[in-house]
Amino acid sequence: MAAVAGVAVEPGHWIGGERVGPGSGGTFADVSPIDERTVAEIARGGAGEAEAAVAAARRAFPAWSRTSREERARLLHAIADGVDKRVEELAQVETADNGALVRSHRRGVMPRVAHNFRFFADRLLRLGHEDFDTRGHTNHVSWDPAGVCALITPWNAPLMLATWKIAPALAAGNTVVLKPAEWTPLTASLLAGITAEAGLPDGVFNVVQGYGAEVGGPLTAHPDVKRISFTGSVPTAKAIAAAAAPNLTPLSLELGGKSPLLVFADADLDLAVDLAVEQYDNAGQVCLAATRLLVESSVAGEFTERFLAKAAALRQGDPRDEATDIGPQIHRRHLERVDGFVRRAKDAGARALLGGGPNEKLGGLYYRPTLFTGAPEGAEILTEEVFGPVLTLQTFDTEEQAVAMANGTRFGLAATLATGDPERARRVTSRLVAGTVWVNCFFVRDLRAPFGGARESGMGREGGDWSFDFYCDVKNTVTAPWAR
Ligand SMILES: NC(=O)C1=CN([C@@H]2O[C@H](COP(=O)(O)OP(=O)(O)OC[C@H]3O[C@@H](n4cnc5c(N)ncnc54)[C@H](O)[C@@H]3O)[C@@H](O)[C@H]2O)C=CC1
Ligand SMILES: O=C(O)/C=C/C=C(\O)C(=O)O
Repeated sequence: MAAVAGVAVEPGHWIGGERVGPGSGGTFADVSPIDERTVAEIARGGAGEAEAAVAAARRAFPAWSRTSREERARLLHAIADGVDKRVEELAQVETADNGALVRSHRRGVMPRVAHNFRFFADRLLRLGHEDFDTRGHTNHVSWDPAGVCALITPWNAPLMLATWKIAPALAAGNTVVLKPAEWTPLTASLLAGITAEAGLPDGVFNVVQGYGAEVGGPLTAHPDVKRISFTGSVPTAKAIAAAAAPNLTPLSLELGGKSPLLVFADADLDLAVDLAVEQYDNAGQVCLAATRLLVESSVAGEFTERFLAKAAALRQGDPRDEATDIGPQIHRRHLERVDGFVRRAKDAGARALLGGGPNEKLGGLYYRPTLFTGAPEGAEILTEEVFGPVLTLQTFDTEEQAVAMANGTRFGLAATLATGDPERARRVTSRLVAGTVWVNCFFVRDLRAPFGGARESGMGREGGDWSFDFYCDVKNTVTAPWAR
């Protein structure tokens, strides 16, 4: 047992309703981004643990899949209640583990975790189409549980992104093996305890800890896994797709982005600047972040001036401090990756109007919010996901040019538009390649809506009934008239 931020956390796996300690793989150090100190030694799983977790989930599947919708929904509500009771503990532990702001965890992220469970519990009870008739034959559509689901999640919003998958998978009557990111293993372990207290039967929810290739590899290659849902990077998605291919395991992939924020001259510039500065949230470690600021030339000067003034006022520091706006990067390896992008951008001729390096005053893993201008067309900084607090500024003169620039990467996760003209909004949004488009707003999320990415930003959609479509074997039963 480890104590993190004053909270007791089990550092092992959770398999078949039991805590399972390290096996032959030993442990790995879980390091806090706040001070780079080890907060826990975590069980380092491998093929044996993946096998054991899938077997436990497979054993639990028949009973769970036959449990009534009402009972499944009741248990998911009980889990949500357990999350609500522990918001402060979860917030503190998540902040210690991934360095995101405790104020965001308290007020936004952990309530969203509970909402993930409640939303899919309630949605389950309303799931269903009207039967339809074909020459007197009834077509009845049902969503049958698929089996064991392997869920693989990243470190930037660990519990929120994990429960966004766990909740619909369980609601649908499946059993789950979760593999959280190795940089942020702790809240998955706390969630395991919450599910047990809520009364979820043993083996319905399992957690295996460890490195991606070591435990995630065998998990995603396992023939008894019937669905894989993954959020993370494009290279890992390709490895998972290759592992899943021999079994033709259906995949849902939510991947990276290089999303644009288009600012037209007719926009409310204060709003546009607020939207732009918001892109530094979570120290830029947000897949949806609109990291490319595309601004109409006629307002670019004024926009830049106001942006720099507002961004300069952001307070960087300890994420446990309520006054902090920007915390650290997740890990030294990640900071070095971010810094590599920044150095290469400078070498390519881009000019940093803001930031441009680590925060030397704070040291550690703090990276200064950065804005580049003047990057040459096609430069890496304009096309590749940095996943840090690094934005670029480009200008355009026509709507046509703005759309071409917005769509000009291999990604298509999201796009944001600032304009005062509803007609322009309609024209432009219809041409943007993105899974989510926001007009004069950002990160407004409704769980009924589909979520995912176009191009290399993903495959498939989750959210609302799209989640049930993915996590279920959707079946149509056609019955001839009984009375002839
Ligand atoms: N579209 C979306 O909703 C989101 C996408 N992301 C993307 O995630 C990335 C950042 O997360 P990272 O943790 O660095 O991504 P990553 O791809 O390195 O790791 C994600 C997860 O995959 C696991 N993994 C690694 N190799 C594996 C393998 N061979 N088999 C099975 N599992 C394996 C890791 O252990 C981790 O749990 C960014 O590119 C970001 O854009 C992050 C959040 C949301
Ligand atoms: O709201 C969602 O379901 C997904 C959000 C993604 C992030 O929070 C992120 O990448 O940080």
